[in-house]
Amino acid sequence: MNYYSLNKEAENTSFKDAVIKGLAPDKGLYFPESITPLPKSFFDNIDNLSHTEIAFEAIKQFVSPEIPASVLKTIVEETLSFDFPVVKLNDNISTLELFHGPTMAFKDVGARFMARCLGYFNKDNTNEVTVLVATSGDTGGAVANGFLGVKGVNVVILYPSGKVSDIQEMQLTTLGQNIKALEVDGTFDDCQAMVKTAFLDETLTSKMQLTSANSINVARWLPQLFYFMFAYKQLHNTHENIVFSVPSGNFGNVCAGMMAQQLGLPIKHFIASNNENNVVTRYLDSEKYEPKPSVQTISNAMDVGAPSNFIRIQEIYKNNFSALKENISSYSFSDDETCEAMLEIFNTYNYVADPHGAVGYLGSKNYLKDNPNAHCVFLETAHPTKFLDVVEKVIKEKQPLPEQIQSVMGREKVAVSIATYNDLKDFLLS
Ligand SMILES: Cc1ncc(COP(=O)(O)O)c(C=O)c1O
Ligand SMILES: N[C@@H](CCOP(=O)(O)O)C(=O)O
Repeated sequence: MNYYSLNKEAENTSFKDAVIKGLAPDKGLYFPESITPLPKSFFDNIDNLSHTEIAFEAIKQFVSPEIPASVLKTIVEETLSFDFPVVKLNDNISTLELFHGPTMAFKDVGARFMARCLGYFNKDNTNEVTVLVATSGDTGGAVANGFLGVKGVNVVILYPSGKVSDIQEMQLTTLGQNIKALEVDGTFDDCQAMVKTAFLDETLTSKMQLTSANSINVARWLPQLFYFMFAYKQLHNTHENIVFSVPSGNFGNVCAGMMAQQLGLPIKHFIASNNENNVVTRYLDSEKYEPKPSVQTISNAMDVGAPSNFIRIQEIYKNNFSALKENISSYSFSDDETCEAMLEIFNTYNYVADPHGAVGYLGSKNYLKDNPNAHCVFLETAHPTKFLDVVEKVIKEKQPLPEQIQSVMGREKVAVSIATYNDLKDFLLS
């Protein structure tokens, strides 16, 4: 598959090149040249397919011919070595748990898939790559874990100081080896802007091959479309009108869901559920796209003021506002509402949701008011214990720590503090 830049000022390029570059030379995000829907028989037969088989069929057109089928099979098998259960809360609401991977965040799938693709492209160990990542909490840990020890790959993670949870910080600052953490005096948007600037800085790019492991990178972004298929497989025999409520920040996940829909997955509607960082909610209300500096919330991984992937969503809908509005609704919720939702989910369903999932639950409830025949699936994008302080304070109950979380507790944090783009540059050149 070839990819084009959404800024339309760079040459089209192969999957391999798009993965190695991350961002196109004109600073645009890459997008596949074509999307061929899967045959109806694929969806009719989905009950008989394993996760690996579903993922292989769904992703193969986007990565071939650079990744041969036999290699792709191994990559998806290794990537998806954990479960993706749907838990039903009531007749109209279920949750899709995306936190059973090594860092207990949905980012594990994309990070592991991309690490393996880069590992394959660098199998002869000829081209050292530096992976730059901006994180508002979860991407950093997932990338650190997914890329740990991958030969020829150095990872540099930028995170906003004081704006990620303690466990998230441990996950991204304690692994050592080829993983380095930079603690930025600023917001996630500052981190993301620094990373994008670095890609265009010839004084850096002439000396090192830089790429991104944010959802900017097609190998990080596209595998997220698997989740929607896994949920469909678990629900389609018992529920019609499946609607996904996606807690959204950088909008990679909901956009990946739209790619699954483009492949033919029968999804009725999407809900982009936001915290108070609500540029898309405001856009859908007003048709004016006005990014604002991000504000800090308890669903910190969604504290994004200028979502990278919104431009991909616009591309899917060919910039047609009415078509977009037909297919997606968006609502925004305060921290108080999020805490009330966490408590309601706990008291009513005896289920512990994390703050991001709780925002997704609220989105589902809002949508159901006008669409009582829908079945809403909100994505539980991270395990509640990653936000231990908030969760235990709200539900007033101690939570057992899963093994994945225990394994990083008490490790020594190693991070370099930076404040400006020049600090990042000096670090990369040192
Ligand atoms: C726990 C959690 N929920 C939701 C999101 C938002 O996802 P996206 O950036 O793909 O919109 C993120 C970060 O991306 C996250 O880490
Ligand atoms: N919420 C993310 C922000 C970056 O999103 P990405 O999907 O573009 O990597 C995080 O947790 O870091």
